[in-house]
This record gives sequence, structure tokens and C-alpha cells, in this order.
Amino acid sequence: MTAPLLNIVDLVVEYPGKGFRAAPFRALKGVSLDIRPGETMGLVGESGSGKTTLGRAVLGLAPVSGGAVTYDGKDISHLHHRARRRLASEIQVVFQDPYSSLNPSMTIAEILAEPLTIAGVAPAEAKRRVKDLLDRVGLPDSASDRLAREFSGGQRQRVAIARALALDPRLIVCDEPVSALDLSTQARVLDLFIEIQERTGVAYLFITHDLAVVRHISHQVAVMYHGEIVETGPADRVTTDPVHPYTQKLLMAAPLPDPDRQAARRRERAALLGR
Ligand SMILES: Nc1ncnc2c1ncn2[C@@H]1O[C@H](COP(=O)(O)OP(=O)(O)OP(=O)(O)O)[C@@H](O)[C@H]1O
Repeated sequence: MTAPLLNIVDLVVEYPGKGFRAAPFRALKGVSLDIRPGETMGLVGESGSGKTTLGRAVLGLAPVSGGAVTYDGKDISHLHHRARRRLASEIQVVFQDPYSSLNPSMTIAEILAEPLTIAGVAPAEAKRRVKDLLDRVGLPDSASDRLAREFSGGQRQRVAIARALALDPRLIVCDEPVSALDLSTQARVLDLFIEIQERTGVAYLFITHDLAVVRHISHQVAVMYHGEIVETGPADRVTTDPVHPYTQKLLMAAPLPDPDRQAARRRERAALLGR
């Protein structure tokens, strides 16, 4: 079996308690997870279960107080600023809100060139790569000179994906990247994620509260509940035949488009409630 690209073992994250002498709040309580190269790990769970905290820990943005995050065989849980910056070409992020994650008054070319310039890419080469990046996410060349604020949510998310791809990362943390988009735009952006993965072999840690999304995009799924992972496994199995009662509850609450399945679900739910 291929060695994991990302290996998380017994990870503990604690946020400082609020108020004088308040106990710290343990948001991750010993989380373990592997992501292999080219694989999508869907991370689901209700609001507040710790999904974003786990993504932030991978990016070095959460206060890790126990366990380890290992990337490509190296422990990255306590890197200094410079080493973390070097890692930016390997691990990237796409956030939920394409409105606040892009500077509205920068042109698309400036937004996409920024990570390349910081990485020391010469201006002419950066220009060529910006053109290529736009092409990879299905935006026209003419987008280059326009401002981010002139674009729709779906188009902005394409720009955010292009920016994440600029340095050819091997892992992208995607934190609810389609939640702010309408349904048809969601489907197109999800397909773009899949197509990019097929072409580049990038791996995703794909955070979402939406089981339909996770089913569409993931190879593996991990289910979080109160700072712990309660179930992991292949996406097909976890989303059709879950073992843990919490995953079963999540699935029952998720709307499925197929009317037969919805009717079956209503019967199951009624049986569970003893009606
Ligand atoms: N900076 C912080 N300081 C203190 N507590 C925090 C901080 N960030 C998150 N938390 C708490 O940690 C817990 C996990 O939050 P997190 O954002 O990781 O959950 P989530 O599953 O991503 O939720 P959502 O789906 O709503 O984004 C929550 O109880 C939250 O209030």
C-alpha cells in the first residue's frame, strides 16, 4: 500500500479558555487520520465538531498540544515560520467564502501572480503561468485584467482554486469550498476539483457538512463528533452502510434527491421513532 502523504496521530488541539482561570477548551481530543497521495478524504460532522480546527492544524494555524501531524514523513506540527512558508508550495488551502478570501481590489492576474512572485518566479514566467492557471480552472484569458469584485461567487472560487494550484501543491485543505455557492455552481466546481485531481494527482482534505457533496467527491470519509473521529472508511461504505450511530443519524438527516430512497428513509426514520 502507498505510504500516506499526511499522517495525523492522536492530535490534540486546545484553545485558551475564556475568562480568568477558565480551563482550556479541547477542540480535538486525539484525532488520527491518514491521507494518501492523490486521494480525497472527506471530513464531515455537524457544526462545532472540530472539522475546521483539524484543517487549521494541518496548515499550522491551530494550537497543537499533543500528538503529531506528519507530512511526507516529516513532523510539521510545530514548524517555525520560515519552514512553514517553505511548505506553502506543498500544502495549500481553499476557503469557504470566495468573497472574503480574495482581495476585491486586486486584478485576477495580481492575485494569481502573488504566490509565484513570493516563491521567486520571474515576472515573464509568472505571466505565462497565470495564463495557464486560468485555463486550468476554465476562466478566459480576459479575466486577468479584471478585479475580483467583478466576478460571481462561482467564478471567484475558480480563482481561489487557481491560486491554490499556482505552486503545484500535493495537498489542498478545502474548507467548505462549495457551501457558499448555489447548487448548479456547486456541481461544476466539484467537477473541477475532481478533474484537477485526475490531472495532477493532488490530494484533498475536503471539509464539508454536506453528505451529498462528500459522497460525490471523496474516496475516503472521516466522521467527526465532539472533537473525535467516530468512523472512517471508503466513501461508498460510510455513506450507504454506516456503522457508528452518529453517522447513521447524520445520514438520516441528509436529503437525498432520489424519491425512492427518500421514501425508504422516511420509513426507516418512522421505524426508529417507533411510529
Ligand atoms: N479560535 C478559537 N478559540 C476558541 N474556541 C474555538 C476557536 N475556534 C474554534 N473553537 C471552538 O472549537 C470547536 C470546534 O470548532 P470548529 O470551527 O473546528 O468546528 P467545525 O466542525 O469546523 O464547525 P463549522 O462546521 O461550524 O465550521 C467549537 O466548539 C468552536 O467554538
